[in-house]
Amino acid sequence: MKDEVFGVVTDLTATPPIQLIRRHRHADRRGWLVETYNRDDFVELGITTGFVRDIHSTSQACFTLRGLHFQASPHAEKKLIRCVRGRIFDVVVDIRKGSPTYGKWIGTELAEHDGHQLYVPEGFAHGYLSLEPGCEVTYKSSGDYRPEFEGGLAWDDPDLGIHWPMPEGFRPIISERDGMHPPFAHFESPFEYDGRPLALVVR
Ligand SMILES: Cc1cn([C@H]2C[C@H](O)[C@@H](COP(=O)(O)OP(=O)(O)O[C@H]3O[C@@H](C)C(=O)[C@@H](O)[C@H]3O)O2)c(=O)[nH]c1=O
Repeated sequence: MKDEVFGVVTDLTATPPIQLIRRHRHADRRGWLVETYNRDDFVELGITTGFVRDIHSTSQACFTLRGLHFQASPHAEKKLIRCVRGRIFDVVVDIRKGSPTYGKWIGTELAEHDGHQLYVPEGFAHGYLSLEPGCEVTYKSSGDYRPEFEGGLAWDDPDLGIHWPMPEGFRPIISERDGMHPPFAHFESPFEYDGRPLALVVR
């Protein structure tokens, strides 16, 4: 492994948990076709997840923010996220207790024009910000929707210090629930560190 504990790594000998997956688009004069998910290809990347749901959501206004969310065990979810219209800034926060990068975050843009997908396993809070009006996001989830197991963190917590790409002082559009999450200082995570570094592998 490389020395840095988080960032983008290209050494794939020890697969970090978070992966940016770029699938080949087969282009011809009609347009293009891509297999957004292929079980055998994903198993080769170490992703053996059996997904059970597909979710599709739209955010009307630019700078609409959803998050930061997770479901606790035994209903923790693995997610495979893709922006199918517009562009989003997608963020994961390490909430594995005992992790050397506990509370650190990784953010990456996902866009319609490139179709990149982000694989986010358990142990991370997740959120995203729309960067254009009318963004649409679709994601696969490995677990049932169990709102009673849902938890969240304040998207704007200074202890997390997430650099959301918005104009200075701009207040994003958020849900009522997302305005009520606890601050990081009062947060008791249900997840434990599994030894894998916080890093983004680009595939
Ligand atoms: C998340 C979710 C919501 N719902 C319903 C509940 C509610 O009436 C409506 C909107 O729910 P929410 O406000 O929780 O939706 P939203 O804020 O978009 O929640 C999502 O945020 C992103 C960042 C994630 O990571 C997702 O896992 C999920 O938590 O949709 C489902 O039926 N299934 C689901 O999986």
